[in-house]
Amino acid sequence: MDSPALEISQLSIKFKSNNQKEITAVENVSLNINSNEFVSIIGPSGCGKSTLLRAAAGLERPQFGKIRVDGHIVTHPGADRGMVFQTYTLFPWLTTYENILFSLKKSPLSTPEKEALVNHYIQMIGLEGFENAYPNQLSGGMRQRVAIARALVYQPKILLMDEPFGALDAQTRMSMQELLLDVWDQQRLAVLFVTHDVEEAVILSDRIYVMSNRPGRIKTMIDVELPRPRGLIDLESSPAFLSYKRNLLDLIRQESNFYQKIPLSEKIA
Ligand SMILES: Nc1ncnc2c1ncn2[C@@H]1O[C@H](COP(=O)(O)OP(=O)(O)OP(=O)(O)O)[C@@H](O)[C@H]1O
Repeated sequence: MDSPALEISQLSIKFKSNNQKEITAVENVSLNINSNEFVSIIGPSGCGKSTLLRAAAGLERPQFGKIRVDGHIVTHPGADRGMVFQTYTLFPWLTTYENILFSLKKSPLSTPEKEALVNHYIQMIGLEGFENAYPNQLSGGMRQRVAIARALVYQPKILLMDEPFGALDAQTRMSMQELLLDVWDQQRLAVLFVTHDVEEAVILSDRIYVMSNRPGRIKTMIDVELPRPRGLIDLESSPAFLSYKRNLLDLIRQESNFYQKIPLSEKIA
């Protein structure tokens, strides 16, 4: 049988706080993502979502447990994983085209092959005409499109996304979700997506892992059995969508400090 694209087993990560107290950010987390799956992680603020994603990227070293990509143990960042963060991480002195091309710096491809790939991704993210624009000439949504193209251009096996649309307004966020669904439909690579936003998780995912309050453990896993392709406007008013949303909101509220005894779904009903 093929290995999962990403396999996280019994992962625990601890930090030392400023006053030298030990903080367990992630505790005994295990999850697998198959090569064409879209998986999200949600949970209360500070529960260790970003830490888990950074560990998958090879940016955090676990005290316990293993992370494997295609069966190989992760020890540092690598070209098999693309990363998109919430804050804009483009080089301000490079244009759209140059920012994307920069990702191929270490690639053995020829210059014409690299140029063809960059042009392909510029078209995929809908930024034709903005090839020569600098990041400060682009809107927030456009910058995140460039960040997505930059992560995809070296054709990673997994895309790791940490609240990539968290800083965008509602309208732009929705069009970015549609764009990401289109891109994912064309690429069908594994995606691990961290979000605070329950609706966003349901819209995008095949599966959602809900994390507990710190120390972050996997509280539960939910399969999202909504048909694809997903048209956002119809989807968001469908009874199945609303039922996933209520269930997830209840699960997260149980973990938050503001938990009240009456389940949220009863209040909405
Ligand atoms: N480098 C670090 N040093 C010390 N503590 C850290 C470090 N990185 C994260 N933490 C702590 O680990 C815990 C988990 O942080 P993390 O950023 O992973 O949570 P999160 O779920 O992504 O939060 P949010 O949803 O608010 O972004 C927090 O208590 C945080 O303060």
